[in-house]
Amino acid sequence: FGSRAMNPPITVCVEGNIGSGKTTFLKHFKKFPDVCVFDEPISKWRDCQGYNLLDLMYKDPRKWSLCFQSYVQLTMLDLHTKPIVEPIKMMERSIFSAQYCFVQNLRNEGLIEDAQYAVLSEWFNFSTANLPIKLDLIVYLRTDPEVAFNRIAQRGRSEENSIKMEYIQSVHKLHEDWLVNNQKLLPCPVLTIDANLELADMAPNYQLCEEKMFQKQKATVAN
Ligand SMILES: Cc1cc2cn([C@H]3C[C@H](O)[C@@H](CO)O3)c(=O)nc2[nH]1
Repeated sequence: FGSRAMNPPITVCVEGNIGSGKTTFLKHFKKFPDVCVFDEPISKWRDCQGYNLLDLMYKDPRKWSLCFQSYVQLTMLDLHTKPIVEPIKMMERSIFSAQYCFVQNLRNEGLIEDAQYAVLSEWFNFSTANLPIKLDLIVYLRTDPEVAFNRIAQRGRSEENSIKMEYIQSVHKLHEDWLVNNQKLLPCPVLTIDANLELADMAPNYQLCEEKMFQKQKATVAN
């Protein structure tokens, strides 16, 4: 079995703004047999017992943000706690970016009430204190808001066609406050990658992440 199933996996979360290239970045790592990649469960957010919560949220954020973010929290906890046999778990985003970037932004914009923010925060505090959630590395795909915004337009996800540049700038700033300015708890080291680069120029960044990830994994096996 070697390193498989003998140690708890190391967990690597890929973080970044909407349109920063997370899904594309993660696709590169699906070829490694020792890596289990969990994309963002957006299909669940688009079909929760038949309801497209993502669309409802973008259409009427004041009414649907609490509902949407509490389901995001549940689906992220499911992935954080899901056992795997591979020694490395890679996730797209985390319960941390849910709380520190998206829920925080909704509160800042007055799209959720303080009491609703309090309830989401209580779930976050309980979950991070009582559930087996440990991150070993955050890979931050850092982009300029303009780059991210243009990619969202190119991708053309129907629910996202109402997104304004101001929203992308606010979410960017919250990622920077958390991952660069360390204004919120950092659960693990952060590897910041310049994700403004075009896909063709990303190879060295893939290399960097591979080295860091497999190095960390070897370190845990050695202990
Ligand atoms: C953890 C987390 C991911 C996430 C994504 N989203 C939105 C941003 C994108 O439009 C879409 C897919 O990431 O969902 C959100 O509003 N709140 C979130 N919280």
